[in-house]
Amino acid sequence: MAAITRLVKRTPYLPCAARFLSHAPPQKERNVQWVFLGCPGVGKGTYASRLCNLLGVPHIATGDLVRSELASNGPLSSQLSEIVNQGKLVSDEIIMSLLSKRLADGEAKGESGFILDGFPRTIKQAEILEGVTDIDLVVNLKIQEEALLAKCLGRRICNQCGGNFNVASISLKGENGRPGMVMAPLLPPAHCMSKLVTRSDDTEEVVKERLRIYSEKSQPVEEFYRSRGKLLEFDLPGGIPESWPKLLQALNLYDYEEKQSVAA
Ligand SMILES: Nc1ncnc2c1ncn2[C@@H]1O[C@H](COP(=O)(O)OP(=O)(O)O)[C@@H](O)[C@H]1O
Repeated sequence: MAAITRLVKRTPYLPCAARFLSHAPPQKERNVQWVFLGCPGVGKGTYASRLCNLLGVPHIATGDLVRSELASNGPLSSQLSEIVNQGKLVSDEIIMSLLSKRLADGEAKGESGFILDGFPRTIKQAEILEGVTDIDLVVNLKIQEEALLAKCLGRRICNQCGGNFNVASISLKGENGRPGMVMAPLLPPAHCMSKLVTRSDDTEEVVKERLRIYSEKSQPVEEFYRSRGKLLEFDLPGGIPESWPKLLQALNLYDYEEKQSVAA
Protein backbone atom coordinates (compact mmCIF):
# COMPACT_ATOMS: atom_id res chain seq x y z
CA MET A 1 0.00 0.00 0.00
CA ALA A 2 2.85 2.39 0.85
CA ALA A 3 4.31 1.84 -2.63
CA ILE A 4 0.99 2.71 -4.25
CA THR A 5 0.58 5.78 -2.07
CA ARG A 6 4.01 6.89 -3.28
CA LEU A 7 3.00 6.30 -6.90
CA VAL A 8 -0.22 8.22 -6.48
CA LYS A 9 1.56 11.06 -4.71
CA ARG A 10 3.96 11.28 -7.64
CA THR A 11 1.02 12.09 -9.90
CA PRO A 12 -0.43 15.50 -9.13
CA TYR A 13 -3.51 16.45 -11.06
CA LEU A 14 -2.08 19.42 -12.85
CA PRO A 15 -1.93 19.86 -16.60
CA CYS A 16 0.98 19.34 -18.95
CA ALA A 17 1.37 18.15 -22.55
CA ALA A 18 0.91 14.44 -23.24
CA ARG A 19 4.39 13.27 -24.16
CA PHE A 20 3.48 9.88 -25.54
CA LEU A 21 5.29 10.00 -28.83
CA SER A 22 8.14 12.29 -27.92
CA HIS A 23 11.17 11.86 -25.74
CA ALA A 24 10.71 15.26 -24.17
CA PRO A 25 12.11 15.40 -20.62
CA PRO A 26 9.49 14.83 -17.92
CA GLN A 27 7.81 17.98 -16.76
CA LYS A 28 7.57 18.62 -13.06
CA GLU A 29 3.81 18.47 -12.79
CA ARG A 30 1.45 16.74 -15.09
CA ASN A 31 -1.76 14.79 -15.20
CA VAL A 32 -1.91 11.10 -14.38
CA GLN A 33 -0.74 8.54 -16.95
CA TRP A 34 -2.34 5.31 -15.83
CA VAL A 35 -3.12 1.94 -17.39
CA PHE A 36 -6.06 -0.36 -16.62
CA LEU A 37 -5.51 -4.09 -17.12
CA GLY A 38 -8.00 -6.90 -16.69
CA CYS A 39 -9.84 -9.72 -18.46
CA PRO A 40 -12.62 -9.00 -20.97
CA GLY A 41 -15.78 -8.26 -19.00
CA VAL A 42 -14.08 -7.28 -15.74
CA GLY A 43 -15.30 -3.68 -15.97
CA LYS A 44 -12.15 -1.81 -17.06
CA GLY A 45 -14.17 0.59 -19.20
CA THR A 46 -16.67 1.39 -16.43
CA TYR A 47 -14.10 2.17 -13.73
CA ALA A 48 -11.55 3.80 -16.06
CA SER A 49 -14.18 6.15 -17.44
CA ARG A 50 -15.43 7.11 -13.95
CA LEU A 51 -11.88 7.86 -12.83
CA CYS A 52 -11.25 9.90 -15.99
CA ASN A 53 -14.29 12.07 -15.18
CA LEU A 54 -12.99 12.54 -11.66
CA LEU A 55 -9.41 13.35 -12.63
CA GLY A 56 -10.18 15.30 -15.82
CA VAL A 57 -8.11 13.13 -18.14
CA PRO A 58 -9.15 11.37 -21.37
CA HIS A 59 -10.25 7.75 -21.27
CA ILE A 60 -8.49 6.07 -24.16
CA ALA A 61 -9.81 2.57 -24.87
CA THR A 62 -8.09 0.81 -27.75
CA GLY A 63 -11.20 -1.37 -28.23
CA ASP A 64 -13.17 1.84 -28.94
CA LEU A 65 -10.49 2.97 -31.42
CA VAL A 66 -10.75 -0.37 -33.20
CA ARG A 67 -14.58 -0.20 -33.28
CA SER A 68 -14.58 3.34 -34.61
CA GLU A 69 -12.08 2.38 -37.35
CA LEU A 70 -14.39 -0.54 -38.20
CA ALA A 71 -17.43 1.73 -38.36
CA SER A 72 -15.62 4.22 -40.60
CA ASN A 73 -15.38 1.63 -43.40
CA GLY A 74 -11.81 2.80 -43.93
CA PRO A 75 -9.06 0.74 -45.59
CA LEU A 76 -8.49 -1.40 -42.47
CA SER A 77 -12.16 -2.19 -41.82
CA SER A 78 -12.56 -5.59 -43.43
CA GLN A 79 -9.25 -6.88 -42.04
CA LEU A 80 -10.18 -5.64 -38.54
CA SER A 81 -13.69 -7.03 -38.63
CA GLU A 82 -12.41 -10.55 -39.31
CA ILE A 83 -9.85 -10.38 -36.47
CA VAL A 84 -12.20 -8.84 -33.89
CA ASN A 85 -15.08 -11.20 -34.68
CA GLN A 86 -12.79 -14.18 -34.12
CA GLY A 87 -11.74 -12.80 -30.72
CA LYS A 88 -8.11 -12.41 -31.87
CA LEU A 89 -5.79 -9.50 -31.18
CA VAL A 90 -5.20 -6.86 -33.82
CA SER A 91 -1.50 -6.59 -34.78
CA ASP A 92 0.75 -4.44 -32.60
CA GLU A 93 1.50 -2.25 -35.67
CA ILE A 94 -2.17 -1.45 -36.34
CA ILE A 95 -2.91 -0.80 -32.65
CA MET A 96 0.15 1.45 -32.30
CA SER A 97 -0.89 3.43 -35.33
CA LEU A 98 -4.51 3.89 -34.08
CA LEU A 99 -3.26 4.86 -30.62
CA SER A 100 -0.58 7.26 -31.88
CA LYS A 101 -3.17 9.03 -34.01
CA ARG A 102 -5.59 9.28 -31.05
CA LEU A 103 -2.88 10.71 -28.79
CA ALA A 104 -1.68 13.16 -31.42
CA ASP A 105 -5.29 14.36 -32.00
CA GLY A 106 -5.71 14.78 -28.23
CA GLU A 107 -2.45 16.64 -27.87
CA ALA A 108 -3.52 19.03 -30.63
CA LYS A 109 -6.70 19.71 -28.63
CA GLY A 110 -4.68 20.40 -25.46
CA GLU A 111 -5.47 17.12 -23.68
CA SER A 112 -3.08 16.06 -20.97
CA GLY A 113 -2.59 12.77 -19.15
CA PHE A 114 -4.69 9.67 -19.83
CA ILE A 115 -6.03 6.42 -18.57
CA LEU A 116 -5.36 3.69 -21.10
CA ASP A 117 -7.90 0.86 -21.17
CA GLY A 118 -7.17 -2.31 -23.14
CA PHE A 119 -3.59 -1.29 -23.89
CA PRO A 120 -0.95 -2.68 -23.56
CA ARG A 121 -2.18 -6.20 -24.23
CA THR A 122 1.09 -7.81 -25.26
CA ILE A 123 4.63 -7.62 -23.90
CA LYS A 124 5.69 -5.95 -27.16
CA GLN A 125 3.08 -3.19 -26.66
CA ALA A 126 4.19 -2.76 -23.03
CA GLU A 127 7.83 -2.42 -24.10
CA ILE A 128 6.96 0.18 -26.74
CA LEU A 129 4.91 2.15 -24.21
CA GLU A 130 7.66 1.94 -21.60
CA GLY A 131 10.13 3.27 -24.17
CA VAL A 132 8.16 6.41 -24.98
CA THR A 133 6.48 7.57 -21.78
CA ASP A 134 6.33 7.23 -18.00
CA ILE A 135 3.39 5.20 -16.78
CA ASP A 136 2.76 6.14 -13.15
CA LEU A 137 0.45 3.33 -12.15
CA VAL A 138 -1.11 0.16 -13.58
CA VAL A 139 -4.38 -1.00 -12.04
CA ASN A 140 -5.11 -4.71 -12.49
CA LEU A 141 -8.83 -5.27 -11.99
CA LYS A 142 -9.94 -8.77 -11.08
CA ILE A 143 -13.21 -10.56 -10.42
CA GLN A 144 -14.05 -14.21 -9.93
CA GLU A 145 -13.58 -16.03 -13.22
CA GLU A 146 -17.11 -17.48 -13.17
CA ALA A 147 -18.56 -13.96 -13.51
CA LEU A 148 -16.57 -12.93 -16.60
CA LEU A 149 -18.49 -14.81 -19.29
CA ALA A 150 -21.88 -13.73 -17.89
CA LYS A 151 -20.71 -10.11 -17.69
CA CYS A 152 -19.55 -10.11 -21.33
CA LEU A 153 -22.76 -11.77 -22.55
CA GLY A 154 -24.82 -9.25 -20.53
CA ARG A 155 -23.17 -6.16 -22.04
CA ARG A 156 -25.44 -3.81 -23.99
CA ILE A 157 -24.76 -0.49 -25.68
CA CYS A 158 -27.38 2.15 -26.48
CA ASN A 159 -27.02 2.76 -30.22
CA GLN A 160 -28.23 6.33 -29.78
CA CYS A 161 -26.39 7.77 -26.73
CA GLY A 162 -23.50 5.25 -26.72
CA GLY A 163 -24.08 4.44 -23.01
CA ASN A 164 -22.78 1.11 -21.69
CA PHE A 165 -25.11 -1.11 -19.67
CA ASN A 166 -25.25 -4.68 -18.41
CA VAL A 167 -28.32 -6.88 -18.07
CA ALA A 168 -26.52 -9.74 -16.26
CA SER A 169 -27.55 -10.44 -12.70
CA ILE A 170 -24.68 -12.25 -10.99
CA SER A 171 -24.77 -14.07 -7.70
CA LEU A 172 -21.89 -16.34 -6.73
CA LYS A 173 -21.91 -18.41 -3.56
CA GLY A 174 -18.97 -18.09 -1.20
CA GLU A 175 -17.05 -21.35 -0.91
CA ASN A 176 -13.64 -22.68 0.15
CA GLY A 177 -12.82 -19.47 2.01
CA ARG A 178 -13.77 -17.35 -1.00
CA PRO A 179 -16.38 -14.64 -0.36
CA GLY A 180 -19.68 -14.71 -2.25
CA MET A 181 -20.37 -11.96 -4.76
CA VAL A 182 -23.51 -10.23 -5.98
CA MET A 183 -23.56 -7.89 -8.96
CA ALA A 184 -26.85 -6.26 -9.82
CA PRO A 185 -27.59 -5.49 -13.49
CA LEU A 186 -26.69 -1.99 -14.68
CA LEU A 187 -29.93 -1.19 -16.46
CA PRO A 188 -30.38 1.72 -18.89
CA PRO A 189 -32.91 4.52 -18.48
CA ALA A 190 -36.31 3.78 -20.06
CA HIS A 191 -35.59 5.87 -23.18
CA CYS A 192 -32.53 3.71 -24.07
CA MET A 193 -34.27 0.37 -23.48
CA SER A 194 -35.47 -0.15 -27.05
CA LYS A 195 -32.12 0.95 -28.55
CA LEU A 196 -29.86 -1.55 -26.87
CA VAL A 197 -27.45 -3.51 -29.05
CA THR A 198 -24.90 -6.23 -28.30
CA ARG A 199 -21.32 -6.06 -29.57
CA SER A 200 -20.78 -8.52 -32.41
CA ASP A 201 -17.79 -10.02 -30.53
CA ASP A 202 -19.78 -10.65 -27.32
CA THR A 203 -20.98 -14.14 -28.32
CA GLU A 204 -20.14 -17.09 -26.08
CA GLU A 205 -17.68 -18.63 -28.54
CA VAL A 206 -15.80 -15.37 -29.19
CA VAL A 207 -15.73 -14.32 -25.51
CA LYS A 208 -14.22 -17.71 -24.58
CA GLU A 209 -11.53 -17.20 -27.23
CA ARG A 210 -10.84 -13.66 -25.93
CA LEU A 211 -10.47 -14.99 -22.38
CA ARG A 212 -8.06 -17.67 -23.65
CA ILE A 213 -6.02 -15.08 -25.53
CA TYR A 214 -6.01 -12.81 -22.48
CA SER A 215 -4.37 -15.48 -20.34
CA GLU A 216 -1.85 -16.32 -23.07
CA LYS A 217 -0.86 -12.86 -24.32
CA SER A 218 -2.01 -10.28 -21.78
CA GLN A 219 -1.41 -11.93 -18.41
CA PRO A 220 2.39 -11.68 -18.95
CA VAL A 221 1.88 -7.89 -19.12
CA GLU A 222 0.80 -8.00 -15.45
CA GLU A 223 4.18 -9.49 -14.54
CA PHE A 224 5.94 -6.89 -16.70
CA TYR A 225 4.51 -4.11 -14.51
CA ARG A 226 4.64 -6.08 -11.24
CA SER A 227 8.40 -6.48 -11.64
CA ARG A 228 8.69 -2.71 -12.15
CA GLY A 229 6.74 -2.01 -8.94
CA LYS A 230 3.88 -0.30 -10.80
CA LEU A 231 1.07 -2.85 -10.42
CA LEU A 232 -1.88 -2.29 -8.10
CA GLU A 233 -3.95 -5.49 -7.84
CA PHE A 234 -7.60 -4.74 -7.13
CA ASP A 235 -10.19 -7.47 -6.50
CA LEU A 236 -13.63 -6.08 -7.24
CA PRO A 237 -15.81 -6.97 -4.26
CA GLY A 238 -19.11 -6.73 -6.20
CA GLY A 239 -20.96 -4.23 -8.36
CA ILE A 240 -20.34 -0.48 -8.67
CA PRO A 241 -21.86 0.55 -5.30
CA GLU A 242 -19.48 -1.72 -3.35
CA SER A 243 -16.46 -1.48 -5.65
CA TRP A 244 -16.21 2.24 -6.51
CA PRO A 245 -15.58 3.56 -2.96
CA LYS A 246 -13.08 0.77 -2.30
CA LEU A 247 -11.24 1.50 -5.54
CA LEU A 248 -11.03 5.19 -4.61
CA GLN A 249 -9.61 4.21 -1.23
CA ALA A 250 -7.03 1.91 -2.81
CA LEU A 251 -5.99 4.77 -5.11
CA ASN A 252 -5.84 7.25 -2.24
CA LEU A 253 -8.54 9.31 -3.98
CA TYR A 254 -11.40 9.03 -1.53
CA ASP A 255 -10.93 12.55 -0.16
CA TYR A 256 -10.27 13.84 -3.65
CA GLU A 257 -13.76 12.80 -4.78
CA GLU A 258 -15.32 14.48 -1.73
CA LYS A 259 -13.41 17.73 -2.40
CA GLN A 260 -14.48 17.66 -6.04
CA SER A 261 -18.17 17.26 -5.16
CA VAL A 262 -17.97 20.06 -2.57
CA ALA A 263 -16.32 22.33 -5.19
CA ALA A 264 -18.94 21.47 -7.87
N1 LIG B 1 -4.19 -3.36 -27.33
C1 LIG B 1 -4.79 -4.15 -28.24
N2 LIG B 1 -4.05 -5.01 -29.00
C2 LIG B 1 -4.60 -5.79 -29.93
N3 LIG B 1 -5.93 -5.84 -30.17
C3 LIG B 1 -6.72 -5.00 -29.45
C4 LIG B 1 -6.19 -4.11 -28.45
N4 LIG B 1 -7.22 -3.41 -27.91
C5 LIG B 1 -8.34 -3.83 -28.53
N5 LIG B 1 -8.05 -4.80 -29.45
C6 LIG B 1 -9.02 -5.49 -30.34
O1 LIG B 1 -10.32 -4.96 -30.10
C7 LIG B 1 -11.18 -5.98 -29.56
C8 LIG B 1 -12.13 -5.35 -28.54
O2 LIG B 1 -11.36 -4.80 -27.49
P1 LIG B 1 -12.01 -4.38 -26.09
O3 LIG B 1 -13.18 -3.51 -26.33
O4 LIG B 1 -10.91 -3.84 -25.23
O5 LIG B 1 -12.55 -5.77 -25.57
P2 LIG B 1 -12.59 -6.58 -24.20
O6 LIG B 1 -13.99 -6.47 -23.77
O7 LIG B 1 -12.24 -7.96 -24.70
O8 LIG B 1 -11.62 -6.04 -23.19
C9 LIG B 1 -10.23 -7.02 -28.99
O9 LIG B 1 -10.82 -8.31 -28.92
C10 LIG B 1 -9.10 -6.97 -30.01
O10 LIG B 1 -9.46 -7.64 -31.21
